[in-house]
Amino acid sequence: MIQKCIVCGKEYDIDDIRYTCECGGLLEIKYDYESIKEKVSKESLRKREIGVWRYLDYLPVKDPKKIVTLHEGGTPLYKCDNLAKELGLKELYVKNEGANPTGSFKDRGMTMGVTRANELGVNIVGCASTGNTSASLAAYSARSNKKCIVLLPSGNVALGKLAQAMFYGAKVIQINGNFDDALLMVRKLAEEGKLYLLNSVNPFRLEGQKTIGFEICDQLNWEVPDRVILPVGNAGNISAIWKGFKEFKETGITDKLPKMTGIQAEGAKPIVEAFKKGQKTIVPEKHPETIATAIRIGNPVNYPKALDAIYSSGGLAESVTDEEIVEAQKLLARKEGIFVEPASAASIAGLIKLIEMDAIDRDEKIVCITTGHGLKDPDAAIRASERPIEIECDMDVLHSIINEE
Ligand SMILES: Cc1ncc(COP(=O)(O)O)c(C=O)c1O
Ligand SMILES: N[C@@H](CCOP(=O)(O)O)C(=O)O
Repeated sequence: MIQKCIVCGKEYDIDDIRYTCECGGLLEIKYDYESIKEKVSKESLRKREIGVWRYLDYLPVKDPKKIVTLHEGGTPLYKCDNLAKELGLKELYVKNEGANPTGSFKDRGMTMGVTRANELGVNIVGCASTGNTSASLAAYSARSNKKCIVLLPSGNVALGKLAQAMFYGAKVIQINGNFDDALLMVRKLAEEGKLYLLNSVNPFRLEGQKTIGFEICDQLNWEVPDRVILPVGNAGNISAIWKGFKEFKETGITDKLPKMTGIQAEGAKPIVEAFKKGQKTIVPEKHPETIATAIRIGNPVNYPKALDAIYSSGGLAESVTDEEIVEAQKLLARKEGIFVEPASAASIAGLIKLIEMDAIDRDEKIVCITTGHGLKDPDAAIRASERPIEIECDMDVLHSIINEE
């Protein structure tokens, strides 16, 4: 196991605490895939309970006794026939990451990242966050007796997420700036050695998130979908999941790769713009804006990995408006009983837009990833709903109302 720069290839020991290479490139964790291949089979994987730690052989853990877990992963992969029919699709699934312990996919990253912090003997961890990262890190810090510092963009964090970070006991600092500003500040604290950084620039955290790719194949009985669609913010998740699919193929568990399709909000879409111009670098959006606060990010740190995932898989990147996000959020709830936060609904909104554009084939086996639970952002859900009917305690009035169409 080593950390390797994706730009210049320089290698670092896994105990070397650093987040980027000397050249500035992002790091990723590399394994001896031949030895994993010898150790692992479909049958041996199934002997462990489903979830992140089923895939221990693919994770950078030296001492399994140091694992910090709340039983993350093992989230449902729903076959969505109602929605598929509505959209004229052959086979559609939703991988609902809102079913994780703190309600988002971040728990997969944090179980791994905080385990790494444990192995390193680190006692103070921190992050910048649009909400979910902080909620998750706060929970795993509490579970492992660590001090947790989170920087949030003031006024732009959904209520449920803010409540979680505060309640799990993190030191919550709101800054008068956006997520990108907060990330710059917390990265400086990490450089000064004040805390161990657990945003997605940390390659160990992303190793936990790659298990979404493993689990999708596992739940499809080792089949690989034709396409995976997911929302993109800081762009760690799409990069991690792509790495997971590649590693399963490399070690002989699967035999193909899906097309990775990233969806951003119209007001925060630097990766979509780069993709549409065929470029490998982005122009950061200085003033990102969207109702989907989780992906209100203008300068995604993982963009090189994300663009590589999209280009090398033959995937796509598309943007959706806030109206399209809210409509998709309602549609998913009403057709399938799955309540997700606005950012998560971007994957469904993106799917709808790509179908309308004839950019994807209706016969494809498609998995949309919904990344966070709907209760994270109750304000957004209430704003998008009709007001409840209010009446006096009068049976006649009640009868007249329930008889209305
Ligand atoms: C609910 C939700 N969906 C999507 C994203 C975007 O994920 P990523 O930053 O890994 O692209 C985030 C946070 O970043 C999130 O909290
Ligand atoms: N949506 C994220 C933004 C931070 O992304 P990260 O993956 O780098 O931690 C959040 O929930 O804070």
